[in-house]
Parts: sequence; structure tokens; C-alpha cells
Amino acid sequence: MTQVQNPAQTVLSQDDLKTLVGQAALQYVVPGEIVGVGTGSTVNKFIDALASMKDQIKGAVSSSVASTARLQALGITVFDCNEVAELSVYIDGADEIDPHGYLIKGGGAALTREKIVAAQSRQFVCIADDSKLVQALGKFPVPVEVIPMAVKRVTRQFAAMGATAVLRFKDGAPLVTDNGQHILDVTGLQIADPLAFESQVNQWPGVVTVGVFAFQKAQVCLLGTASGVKTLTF
Ligand SMILES: O=C(CO)[C@H](O)[C@H](O)COP(=O)(O)O
Repeated sequence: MTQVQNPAQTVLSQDDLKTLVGQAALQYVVPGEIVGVGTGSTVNKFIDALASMKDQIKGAVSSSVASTARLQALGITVFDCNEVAELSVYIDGADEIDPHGYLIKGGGAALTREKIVAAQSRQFVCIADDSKLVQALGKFPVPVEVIPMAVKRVTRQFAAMGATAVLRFKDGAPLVTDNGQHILDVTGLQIADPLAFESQVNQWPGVVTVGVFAFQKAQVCLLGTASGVKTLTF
């Protein structure tokens, strides 16, 4: 584990920690290449920092409509995922990070495209404040993107394993993702084996993506702490 100190020992807000890790992630961006970009408030800090490198990179592949809009507003070219065979690095946040680099993601409802871009990248660098580091995944409700006609069926399948799935709403209606699907937020899960859990839920008809990233885990995590940025490698 390496650590960048906060020499003045100033009190850092959660927003400051996100800014710190967003800037620290620039060291993983390869000049002349296309970078994979995630979604969320921490990634927004990375996108803002990336603007300083926009003339050194070819552009980005984005994981959401929101990130695409932010990248383009800063003058960064956004490529379609199908135009790019492989990315050297994918930078994204997380809702939970365990000691193996397994993640829960999808708090921002972008999990499907995030998993696709992560799978297309040689290295996943996760950026987060230290509140996201946990011993075991599952306190944060696991987002699962589901085709609308399967919502009730998948809800019953989670109930059969003793968990509770709740349909996510936005502005008084079921949230519709960038892919036209819904999100179930699942609590009461025991995720002893994230790889097995991801495999199992992936097989249920109607499930598009489960927000446990075990097959697409992080290789590096830049964690914002009161004393600076800690680098964890998995
Ligand atoms: O998975 C995500 C979006 O689908 C985000 O990366 C995750 O929710 C963390 O977001 P934030 O940086 O705002 O805490």
C-alpha cells in the first residue's frame, strides 16, 4: 500500500477526498490512448481533472449518458464502445470495495454499461473515499438491472434466498436506466463468495446485470483518506 500524504493535515470534506482521488487517477491515463470513464460524483471529479489532459489523449469511452455529456462539455471526444477493441484503463467509483477488490456498483444506475467498459479494459482503477472500504460486501443494497417484465419474478427469486428486492423509483415513477430497464435494490444478502453470487444471479431470466463486480473487479483502488490518497492493489 502506498500513500500520498496530506502534509498540512487539513480537515478534508468528503467532496475534497473525491477531488483528491479524481486528480490522483490522472497518473493512470496513458497519453495518446482512449480512457474508459465510469459514472458518479467521484468520477465527475476525475472527468473535471481529465480536461487538463484533453490534448494528450485521443478521447474516452463512457459508461453513461451523464458522463458522456460531462466529457463532451469539457471538449473530450467520446467514442462508441464498439469502435474500440481494448482500453488500457477504466476509471470508476464504487459503492463498496472489499479487501480483494470486489465491488458493489450501480448506486448511480449505470452498472450495465460500467461492467461492459470495465470488461473491455486491461486495468480497472477504482476511486473512492475511505467510507466505501468494507470487510464484506452487502451492507449497501445491491443494484440489479432487470427487464421490466421480469421485475416481480426476480423479486420473488431474491425473496426465496431470504433477501428483499425493492424497485428503485425516481420522480415518482420506476427509474428507467440508460438502457430502458429498471433497477432492483437488494438488501439482506449474504455475499460470502462474490464470484459465485454474481454467476448465480446472472443466470436468472430477466436479469441484465448484477451490481456485484467480481469478474470485473478492481486491480487498483485509490482511496481518499484524512491523511491523503492510499493506493491499494489487488
Ligand atoms: O456505480 C456507480 C454508478 O452506477 C458509482 O460509481 C457508484 O454509485 C459510486 O458513486 P459516487 O462516486 O457518486 O459515490
